Amino acid sequence: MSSNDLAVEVHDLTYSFPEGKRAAIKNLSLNVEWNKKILVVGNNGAGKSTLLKLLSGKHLCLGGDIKVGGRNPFAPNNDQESVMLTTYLGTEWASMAIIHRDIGVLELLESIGLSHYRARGEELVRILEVDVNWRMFKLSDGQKRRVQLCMGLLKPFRVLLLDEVTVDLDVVARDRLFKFLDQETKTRKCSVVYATHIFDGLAPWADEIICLQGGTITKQLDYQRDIHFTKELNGVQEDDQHGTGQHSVLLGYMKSLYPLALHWLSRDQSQK
Ligand SMILES: Nc1ncnc2c1ncn2[C@@H]1O[C@H](COP(=O)(O)OP(=O)(O)OP(=O)(O)O)[C@@H](O)[C@H]1O
Repeated sequence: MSSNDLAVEVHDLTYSFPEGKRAAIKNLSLNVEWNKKILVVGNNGAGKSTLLKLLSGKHLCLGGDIKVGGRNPFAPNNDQESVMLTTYLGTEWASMAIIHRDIGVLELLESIGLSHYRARGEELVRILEVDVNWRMFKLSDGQKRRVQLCMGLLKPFRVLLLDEVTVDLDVVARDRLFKFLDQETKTRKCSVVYATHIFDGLAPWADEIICLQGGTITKQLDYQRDIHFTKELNGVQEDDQHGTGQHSVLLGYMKSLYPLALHWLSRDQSQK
C-alpha cells in the first residue's frame, strides 16, 4: 500500500524527551487506513499522548518515519486547504484560556470561521446541544467542553487525534460525539485515533484497538475479526491462533450501567 493510501504510516519510531531518561516511544510501527476509528489503550505513562503529539507534528521526530495522509506532519503546511491534515484535541487544548472569558459562543465560533463552515458548525451545535447565546464564563465544565469541541471540530480534519477530552461530557453528549465521528469516518476520507481510559460505549465504535506499553505497541486487534463476546466466560481469554501471532480475544459479557444512564439522560433531555 502506498503512503497516500494510508491515513497514518509510522515506521520504526523512537522518541525521547530532551529531559527524559528513557525513550517515551520505542521502535513503534503503525499503519492506520482511511475511514477507521482506532482506540489507543495503555497505562499512565505508556506513551499515548506522546504518540498522538508526534502524529500531530507537535514534537519533531528524529528517529523513524511518520507520515499522515502521505505527508510529514511536522513540515510546515502553507496550503490554504479547507481540510486540516490533523486536528489534535488534547490536554493543552482543553485548558485554553479563552473558554473562561466573558465572551459569547456565537462570537467565539465566528472568530474561528463559522461563516466558512456554516452547515458543519450548525450540525455540531445541534448534536452537542450548544446554545450560541451562552456566555462562556457562566458555563459548567461540561458545557465549556461541548463549546470547545464545536470549535475544535469546526474545520474538517483528515486525521483526528483525540487525547481523552470526553471526561467532562455527560453520557448523552459523549454518545452523540461518537456517533458524529462514526458518521464522519463513514462519509468522507478521514480517520480518528482516540486515546482513552474510559471504555463505556466504545466497544462497537472502534474498528481497531491498540495496546501501548512502555512506548511500544504490544497488541493490535481488529474489533470485528478478533474480538468476540460470550456469556460462558468471566473475564477475558486471549488466544494466539495456532501460533501465528494473530491474536483473538474472547470477552465475557459484563454488567454495565452505561445503557441505563444513556437511556435516562436521553429521556431527560428530550423532555426539556
Ligand atoms: N515533557 C516531558 N519530559 C520528559 N518526559 C516526559 C514528558 N512528557 C511525558 N514524558 C514521559 O514520557 C512517557 C510517556 O508519557 P505520555 O504522556 O505519552 O503517557 P500517556 O500514555 O499519555 O499517559 P497518561 O495515561 O497518564 O496520560 C512517560 O514516561 C512520561 O514520564
